[in-house]
Amino acid sequence: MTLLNDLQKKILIGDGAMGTLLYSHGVDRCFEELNLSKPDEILNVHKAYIAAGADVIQTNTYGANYIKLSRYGLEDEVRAINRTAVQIAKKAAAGNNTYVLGTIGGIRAFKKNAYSLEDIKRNFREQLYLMLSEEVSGLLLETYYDLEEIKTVLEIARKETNIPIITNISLHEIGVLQDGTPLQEGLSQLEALGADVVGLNCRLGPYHMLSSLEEIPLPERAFLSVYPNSSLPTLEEGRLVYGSGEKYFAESALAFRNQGARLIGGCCGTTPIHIEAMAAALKGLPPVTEKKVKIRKKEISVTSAAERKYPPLPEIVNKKRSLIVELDPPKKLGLDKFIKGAKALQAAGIDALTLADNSLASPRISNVAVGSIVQQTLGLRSLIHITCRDRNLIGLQSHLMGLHTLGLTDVLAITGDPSKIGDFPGATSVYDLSSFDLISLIKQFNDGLSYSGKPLGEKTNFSVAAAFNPNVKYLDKAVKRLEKKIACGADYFISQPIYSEKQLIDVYEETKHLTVPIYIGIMPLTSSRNAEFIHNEIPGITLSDSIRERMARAGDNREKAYQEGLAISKRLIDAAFDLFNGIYLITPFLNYELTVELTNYIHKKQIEVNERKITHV
Ligand SMILES: Cc1cc2nc3c(=O)[nH]c(=O)nc-3n(C[C@H](O)[C@H](O)[C@H](O)COP(=O)(O)OP(=O)(O)OC[C@H]3O[C@@H](n4cnc5c(N)ncnc54)[C@H](O)[C@@H]3O)c2cc1C
Ligand code: MET
Ligand SMILES: [Zn+2]
Repeated sequence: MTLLNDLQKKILIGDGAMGTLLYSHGVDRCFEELNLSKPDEILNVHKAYIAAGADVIQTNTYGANYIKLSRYGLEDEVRAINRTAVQIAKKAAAGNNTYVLGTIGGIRAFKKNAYSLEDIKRNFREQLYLMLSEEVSGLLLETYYDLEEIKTVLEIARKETNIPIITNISLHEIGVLQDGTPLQEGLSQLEALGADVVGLNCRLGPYHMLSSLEEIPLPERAFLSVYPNSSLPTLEEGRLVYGSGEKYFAESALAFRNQGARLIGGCCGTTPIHIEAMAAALKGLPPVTEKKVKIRKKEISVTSAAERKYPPLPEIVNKKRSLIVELDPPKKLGLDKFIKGAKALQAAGIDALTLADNSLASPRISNVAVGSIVQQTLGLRSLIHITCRDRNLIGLQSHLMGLHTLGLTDVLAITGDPSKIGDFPGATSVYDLSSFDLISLIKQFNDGLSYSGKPLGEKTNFSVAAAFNPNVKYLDKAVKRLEKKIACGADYFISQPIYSEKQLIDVYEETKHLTVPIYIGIMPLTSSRNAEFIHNEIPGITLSDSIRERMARAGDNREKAYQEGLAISKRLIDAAFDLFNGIYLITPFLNYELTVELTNYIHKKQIEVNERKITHV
């Protein structure tokens, strides 16, 4: 008998969780290492599942790849752990008519960019060859959130072997994969690449899996599998705990059968008790060969985008001079000085006030709160910086929905300064998304879809700026990043401050081919110490000897230093004037008088200079 022949005729019962079962027994370390140090414990788990009625068990190798084992310093044990795992499972299966699947788990989860496909392929091949050399009865590719990842590894496996391959993906939510692909489409793609059994495992319990299966027809050729978690997990005294009882699982097993599932097991939180209940419920029942697909009412997606209060900045800067000014929310409570500055800049005639998101990784009053006040009470456009450092994928999406709700449609998507340099060096830097991902996410919101492709009910109308750091060793590499950001959907760029006329020209030359405009950064120096700090401690920024000397000559005379700082900025503005329409002034330390003066200077100059046609925008 072979696994596929059996599945032609009957429903097979899979096993349940390994990892969470061990965890519930108090194991709090690498589960796969136990194949070597406590083989009997693993053997007993397999035996318990077989005794409960599992026809198919899986090796304890879910995370037994180089990447995951290296988190425990076990990267040299990949071979031993996988080989031993198969041997243990086979020992348990011997004499029981039980199939042994070699499990290879997904790596990426939802962090698509965390591992390259090359890394994934290398990891997979190593585990695959070990499974094949130990002669498993089939392969179980499970807990793949990323469709690209599972398709990549499935292609490798299909070329290497004729043994049955089961591909189980983990849903993002009912009927939808993480990248927004509908379940049916995802499963069809896996079938087309040669999977023999396609289905679902982990992340969700029976309710969500059942609702998902109800909406899809039976696969054309492949069999359908389902390995639900026992429930959604909860935290109890710091430990993740899963609930739901065996009666619920028995009923769910019958419902899964009605949806056409032929290989039915359990994932996280399930135990031999759950498997026993499912096996008993399904005993003697043939698989169904036909089913009625439930048509879910499509959520109405809004086709038109939300109204914008202000025209997008790139539209303005493509046509004429445009000026935006950064004034950062204070690090202490109280907004009096800030509001005074915002009013003064508004009176001077800027196009937008930009508000940093905890710049230099130190807490400030929320830029959303402050930006909303500025925009709603003063009527001055606020441009909100958004870092990937402070919010996870949940927080970022909630943040974007909040910005949309407040009518704050101008945003700058950035990585964020590393928390190491701020007031709380030990604070976690989240980085669920890179700046590229964040740009793409915001553009996806503009299509009315969340990260997972779920309709948001409205389309947002964000205009997305991205950061440009020209103060790097190789400008061409920085420009390559800009091209990539444009490909992700960046509408324009805002640059770090530039301190030399030559650099302005270099930047112009290197970026003139870009299809989106740049606001070029200019930040007035405030003192000699400030100049020395920027020159010596900010990576990539070099001030010329003459600028440093000019600032040094001003000595401790604050007023004189301000005047020098202004004069230097004015020369830079002169140099930038013909090259870039967009100018981005950065207000140092809430000293808005400086940026107000520079704003006036720019407007005066603009009136004096006949508006020349600028070819590079
Ligand atoms: C206009 C502007 C506003 C900013 N506002 C804020 C703010 O509000 N809050 C805040 O915390 N930070 C802010 N920053 C700082 C910004 O988050 C950091 O400079 C960050 O490191 C770069 O952001 P990014 O989005 O351009 O990163 P990315 O382009 O995604 O780069 C991420 C990392 O890759 C590396 N990298 C990038 N380019 C190169 C290159 N050419 N060569 C080698 N390595 C490279 C760097 O290590 C960089 O940190 C701002 C920066 C700019 C330009
Ligand atoms: N089948 C594996 C286990 O039960 C992986 C579950 S999904 C994280 O440990
Ligand atoms: Zn699981």
